[in-house]
Amino acid sequence: TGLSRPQRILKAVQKNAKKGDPQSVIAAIDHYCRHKEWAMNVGDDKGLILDSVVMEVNPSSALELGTYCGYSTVRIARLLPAGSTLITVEFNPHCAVIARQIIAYAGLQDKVKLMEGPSGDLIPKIKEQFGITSFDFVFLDHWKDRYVPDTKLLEECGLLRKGSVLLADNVICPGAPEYLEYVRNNPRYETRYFPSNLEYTKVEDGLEKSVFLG
Ligand SMILES: O=C(NCCCCCn1ccc2cnccc21)c1cc(-c2ccc(F)cc2)cc(O)c1O
Ligand SMILES: [Mg+2]
Repeated sequence: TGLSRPQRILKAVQKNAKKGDPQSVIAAIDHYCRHKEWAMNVGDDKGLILDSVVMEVNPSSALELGTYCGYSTVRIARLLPAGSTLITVEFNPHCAVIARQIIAYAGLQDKVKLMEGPSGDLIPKIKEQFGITSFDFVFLDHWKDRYVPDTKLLEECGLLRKGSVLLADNVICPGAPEYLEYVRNNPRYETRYFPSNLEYTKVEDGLEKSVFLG
């Protein structure tokens, strides 16, 4: 029965953005999702906070849990220094198909590796598969009840080092209360909340930035 929402987002990118121009891809998605139909991209308001944290960390190795259509993948990858890698994990094969096309349209395919499957299964395979020792930066934007188990899994797999920065989307809406509890009451994390709003709305949301202390 017609195109899916991710397919409509891809069409908007192909129609309104310039190939190889990540900023125009971001703008095309934001315009479509603000004026035509809402979608669960991190969006332009929280996106500015994401950008500033990525620029501050300047990661050589980055992980994103929850690709969706690749909007935040493009936001992060466009800021990465040459030679660095962003691994992004997507559970839904249809979203992965769309995200690969949007990432390629932005010209960022050489910086991004998209893994399909559940984070709990894939995280333990990252070291051997990509030869990554640890992540400088992790963006959590997948199932909100997976933020805590996957953070623990990253610790257990030795994928976090002293100074690794975790940035979690949606800690207010839809909410990740167990995650806030975990990082705010854990001596191994230095954590701070960045207030903002739910993408393309006036509803309160925000990002929690947590530095792993080792
Ligand atoms: O649910 C959200 N995201 C997660 C989508 C599904 C992830 C599935 N998935 C991907 C990788 C992966 C790896 N392992 C396991 C599962 C995995 C989300 C929702 C809202 C939202 C929705 C309605 C509303 F009224 C208000 C807010 C806003 C956001 O910004 C969001 O991010
Ligand atoms: Mg989100």
